[in-house]
Amino acid sequence: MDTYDIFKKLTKSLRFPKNNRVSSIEIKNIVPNPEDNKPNHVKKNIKINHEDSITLLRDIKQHQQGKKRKHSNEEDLKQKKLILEREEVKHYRNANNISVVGRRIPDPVRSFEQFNVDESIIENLKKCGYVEPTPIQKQAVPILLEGRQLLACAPTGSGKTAAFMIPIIHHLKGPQKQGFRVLILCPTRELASQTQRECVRLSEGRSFRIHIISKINKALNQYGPKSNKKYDILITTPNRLCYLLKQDPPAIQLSNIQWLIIDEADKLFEEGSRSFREQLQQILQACDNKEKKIAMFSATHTPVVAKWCVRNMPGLIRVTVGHRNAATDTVDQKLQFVGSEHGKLLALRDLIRQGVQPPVLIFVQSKDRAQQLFNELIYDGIMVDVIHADRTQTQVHILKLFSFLKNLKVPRNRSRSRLVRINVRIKPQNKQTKLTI
Ligand SMILES: Nc1ncnc2c1ncn2[C@@H]1O[C@H](COP(=O)(O)OP(=O)(O)OP(=O)(O)O)[C@@H](O)[C@H]1O
Repeated sequence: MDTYDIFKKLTKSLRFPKNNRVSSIEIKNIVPNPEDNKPNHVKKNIKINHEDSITLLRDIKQHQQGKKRKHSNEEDLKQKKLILEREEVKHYRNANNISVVGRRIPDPVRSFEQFNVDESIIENLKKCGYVEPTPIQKQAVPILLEGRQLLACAPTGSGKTAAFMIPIIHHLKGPQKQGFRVLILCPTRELASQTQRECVRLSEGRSFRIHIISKINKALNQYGPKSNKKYDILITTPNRLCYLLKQDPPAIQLSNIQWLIIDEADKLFEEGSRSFREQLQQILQACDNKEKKIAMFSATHTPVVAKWCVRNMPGLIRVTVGHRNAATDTVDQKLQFVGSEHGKLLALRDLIRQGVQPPVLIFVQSKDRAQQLFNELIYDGIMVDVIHADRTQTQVHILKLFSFLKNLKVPRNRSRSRLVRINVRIKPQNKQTKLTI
């Protein structure tokens, strides 16, 4: 059988159009193509370009596929890395009992160094004896450092003051002659003084002018229009500030406020006669800098505060540490049912008889109740003192002086135990407090 016969047999029943014959060269160059193994419905869409050699085409195709695969591998890797990082952050937040709500939330940090703030701030933190940030500081500080608005809820004693002080000190950098740039609102004078002390400690070496409105008459002249704006930070209660704002012309200028911090926000938003909501509105109007940022801190979560924040703070981030409205787990708690009103006093006497370790702090509902309990305990011969609004500031300052002397480790004498108790009343969060009732 010659070549012609073989060709004939192979092409039996096939027709070749006269003007479009496949050249022998093309047939020679055909190499097995993986596409040939595909089912017919896939093959249908494949167009062979007769002008190029098929071998060449496959080479090019393979090369392009390699490039694409390499690119998509890189993308995959990037994506996987991102997912892994997100998972790590989630895990870290869970481990620290931090929950967050909001968009593009900065990651929490692991150490003070990761705050990326000036070295002097870190040194001051270490001087205070702080070794690592508390959970609220880990999450709130990066948020405020990015200039985001924040509603933070963390248990009492969890370090909220430093959580807003660190970013503020970082943002302000140093003193300037612009008037107040930061306003910190606290519900009580005691809290304002406490915040001022923390602010002074953490900003050591920066010479900020940190003011607290103590005497209204002095304040009327001090911050008025004639003042030379040599102020940086104002820490106050809303009532005093509103009094100054109501003067004609206003006795204080707040138009340069860049940061408004509302500490113990839940207290300021309380319903009824103790509510500061109206004053807050007045203060907000006075802080008319469009660029100002607001940050709210509180120990309990209240819907009224959350609603206000959502309405008034664009781009808000919410951070909660621990379970909502739960106490810090660093405090042992015991709930005792005492039956009647009279049962409270009996239970307290019982507790004292069993032997309590001073200092002890007792909170009551009103100043009358405080005075009544004071009288009862004095009658029992217990060394006790009382602080309430009817006591003059002089009395309170004497108590503070005692507290200061005690911290100086004055020679021990008979009155020492009294000093210890006084100290506790002045600063409830003090670590020396052994029992709070
Ligand atoms: N990182 C830290 N490490 C150790 N102690 C800290 C740290 N940050 C703050 N503290 C200390 O913890 C105590 C409580 O802090 P702070 O008063 O700021 O708590 P708080 O959450 O504001 O409480 P409150 O809700 O009662 O105002 C203070 O004595 C403070 O000095």
